[in-house]
Amino acid sequence: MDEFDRELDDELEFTQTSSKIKVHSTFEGMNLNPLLLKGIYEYGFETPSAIQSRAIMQIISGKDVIAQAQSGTGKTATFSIGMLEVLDTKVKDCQALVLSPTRELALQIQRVIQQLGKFMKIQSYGCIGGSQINEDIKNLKSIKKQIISGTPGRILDLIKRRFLSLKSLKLLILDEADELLTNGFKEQIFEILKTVNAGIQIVVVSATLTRDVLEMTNKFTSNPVKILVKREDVTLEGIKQYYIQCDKEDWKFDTLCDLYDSLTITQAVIFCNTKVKVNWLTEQMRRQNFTVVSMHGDMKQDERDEIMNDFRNGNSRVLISTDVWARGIDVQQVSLVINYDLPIDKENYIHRIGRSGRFGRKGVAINLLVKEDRKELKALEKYYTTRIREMPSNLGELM
Ligand SMILES: Nc1ncnc2c1ncn2[C@@H]1O[C@H](COP(=O)(O)OP(=O)(O)OP(=O)(O)O)[C@@H](O)[C@H]1O
Repeated sequence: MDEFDRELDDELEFTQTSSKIKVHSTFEGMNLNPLLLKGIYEYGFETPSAIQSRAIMQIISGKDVIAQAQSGTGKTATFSIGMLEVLDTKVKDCQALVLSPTRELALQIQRVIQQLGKFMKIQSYGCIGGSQINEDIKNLKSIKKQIISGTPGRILDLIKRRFLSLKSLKLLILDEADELLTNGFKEQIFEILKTVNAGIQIVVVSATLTRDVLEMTNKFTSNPVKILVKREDVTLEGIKQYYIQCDKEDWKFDTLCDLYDSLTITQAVIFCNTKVKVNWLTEQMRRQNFTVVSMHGDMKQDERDEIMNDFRNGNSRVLISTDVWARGIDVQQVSLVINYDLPIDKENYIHRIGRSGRFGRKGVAINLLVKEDRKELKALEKYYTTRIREMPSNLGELM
C-alpha cells in the first residue's frame, strides 16, 4: 500500500457511512411503544425523514451512533424518539442526558422530548446556565427526572455538587457535537464523559461533522454506526444563497435598510459576528424607525427568554443576533437569513443559513460582502460545492 492509498484508507475509516443501514419508511414499521407512536402522530409527524428512517432504529438497537443530516431535517426527533423508546419508564432515575451548546436549544429539545413522550408520562427537565441553580436543585430533588437536556456548564456543576446523579444513565446524546467538541466546551464534555458509566450508549449528532471531530469521537464511542453526509451534499437545495457586494462596510447598513420590507414578509434573522455589533446594528435600525429585536449571550436570561418567546410566536419578525442563534433553533416561519458579517468558520455558515428552509420549506440566505469577503465566499462555494449567486432584483418572488 503506498502513501496515497494509506491516506485514502484512513480517510474512509472516519468519513464513510456504515454499510447496510436498513431504512424504515414508516413509524409503524419501527415497532415503537404505542404510547410513543401516539405522541409522534399527535405532534403532527406522518412519515419519518431520511435521517429518522435510518437512525432511530440504530439508536434503539443500543449501538453508538454518529448521525449527520442537513439542517432542519429532523435530527432532534431522531434522537428523541430513539431515546424515548429505550427508556425504562419504571426506572425513575436519570437514564438519558442530552447536551447542547446553547440554553435556548437545550430548552427547545426538552420541549420536543416532553411533547413526543406526552402519553408515556415521562419526567424530563431542562438544566441551563443563567437560571437560578437553586431552582434546578429544588426541581431535581422534588421529582426524579428520567431525561435531562442541558448545557454543559450547568450539567457539570450539578454533577459536581452531587445534585445530579448519572449512576443509572444509559444514553448520552451530544447534539451539535462538533460545536461541543471544539471551542469552549471540549473540556467540560470530556469531564462529563469521565463521570458516566463505562459502556453507556453515546449518540453524536450534527449537520456538520469534520474529519477532526469524527476522529475525536473515537475516544469515547465504540464501533459506532455512522450515517454521514458528503460535504457536497450538506447544503440544502431549498435554501437559495445570494450575495450583495457592498464594497465598504458603511454601505451594508443602507443595503439592509433597503431589504427591510422583504425581511418582514415572514420572519428573518440577521447575523453579526460580535455582541457589540449586534447592539450597534439594532440601535441604528431603530433610529431609522425599523422594528427589530436582538439577542446575544451578554443579555440576562429573562430577557433572552422574552425575546425568544416573542419571536417564536411571531410577535417580532426581524431578529439580530450572534452565533448564539446559529445552531439548532427551530422557528419554521424564518424564511430569510442575512449574514451582515460572514461567519468566522465554515460550519457556522451552514448552521446560520439553516435557520431558514426548515423541513423542506423554502429559504433565502443573503451575504453582505465587503471587498475582502469575496475570497472567503469563493472558498465557501468550493468547500461545499455550492453556488452563491449575486442577488437578483426580484427577492420578494424568491421567498
Ligand atoms: N417526520 C417529520 N414530519 C414532519 N415534520 C418534522 C418531522 N421531523 C421533524 N419535523 C419538523 O422539522 C423541523 C426541523 O426539525 P429539527 O429541529 O429536529 O431539525 P434538525 O435536523 O435538528 O436541524 P438543525 O440542524 O438546525 O439542528 C421541526 O419543526 C420539526 O418539528
